[in-house]
Amino acid sequence: MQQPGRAAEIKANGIGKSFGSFRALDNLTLDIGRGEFLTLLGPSGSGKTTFLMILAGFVQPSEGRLFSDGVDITQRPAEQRAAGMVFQGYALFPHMSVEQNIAFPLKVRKKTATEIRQRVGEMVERVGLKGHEKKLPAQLSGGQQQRVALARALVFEPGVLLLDEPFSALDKSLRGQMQAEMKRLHQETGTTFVFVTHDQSEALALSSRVAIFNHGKLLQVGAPDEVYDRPANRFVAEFLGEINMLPVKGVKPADNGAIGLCEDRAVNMRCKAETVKGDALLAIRPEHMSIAREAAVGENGIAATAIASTYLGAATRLDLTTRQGSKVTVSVPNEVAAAALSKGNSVWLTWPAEKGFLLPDGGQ
Ligand SMILES: Nc1ncnc2c1ncn2[C@@H]1O[C@H](COP(=O)(O)OP(=O)(O)OP(=O)(O)O)[C@@H](O)[C@H]1O
Repeated sequence: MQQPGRAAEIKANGIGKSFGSFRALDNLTLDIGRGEFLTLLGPSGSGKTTFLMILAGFVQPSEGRLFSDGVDITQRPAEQRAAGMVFQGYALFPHMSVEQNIAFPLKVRKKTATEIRQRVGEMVERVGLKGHEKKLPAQLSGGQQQRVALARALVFEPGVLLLDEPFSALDKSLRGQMQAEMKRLHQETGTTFVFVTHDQSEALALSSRVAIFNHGKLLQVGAPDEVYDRPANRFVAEFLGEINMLPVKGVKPADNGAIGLCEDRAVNMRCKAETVKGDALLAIRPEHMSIAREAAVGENGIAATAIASTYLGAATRLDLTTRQGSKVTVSVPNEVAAAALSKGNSVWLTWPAEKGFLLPDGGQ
């Protein structure tokens, strides 16, 4: 997106995209920091690829402006943006060897033969393909082909690398390996990475920040622990992993958050100031709740009945129902689950105040 070797800083300002009467992206404003690893996360059809295509210059936005290092590039054609790209189905050249594929972007840029040889050699080593230089793509495994695609996208030192579900066709263990590889390449090159996925664990594991999309809208952007522990709304909370939702009444601001009544007991919770009012939902992840004999005065806790357990190996998933009929799931040590089910099934559920987060009731 700018001169080689320097990570780009991108600003999207009020970007919208309509296909006929269909709104694929709506009023998207997002800053992507220099050298950051930003993941665009959302369900199928939420607008992630459309935004990536707008960043690449393959799709023109219907509204809004796009800036790279402060320069308006909204109208700039794709070939002048020079973003590195690893897309689904953005295939290698089948008739070219590994080294010819990697050399291609440098040839297009009319680099000297000496420079090309040196840069291709470095890239081949960096992505672990030494010894495979003369092979054609058809002679490589799926993981090796993706390594060539990464090398080809990074060899000309683009300011930004755009990746659209590059590992979705790989099996689980190879996918894990490629994710680790991509993280290392990001650290080594210092380039800005914009990565699209609909896999929340992949997004949380890889990114410096995650941007969550639904129905063409950007719902929240933040560090992985921020979006996971303090989701802006119900959609984000549920999309990022299993979460318990309990109704709370009479919510009022309190020190460090809010206080309200959950199952007729006072509970403390974290919240955004604007969500403090009346009735709402308290969200708590299963791994943050514990089983106790009773809840101490001033401690967050509600009574519940254990109904069923599922052995997961390292832990047990316990399903419970509260007195007022909410369903709750917790992840607890195996022996705790067995004890909860054997003791007439009546237990207390407790959790630290900072792990309970208030959501506006209903969510999006
Ligand atoms: N060229 C087009 N013409 C019409 N509609 C389109 C076009 N491109 C995308 N869309 C629509 O825009 C919406 C967003 O698509 P997009 O590919 O950005 O979603 P996505 O979040 O990347 O989904 P996926 O994870 O399935 O790739 C979809 O409903 C899609 O059908």
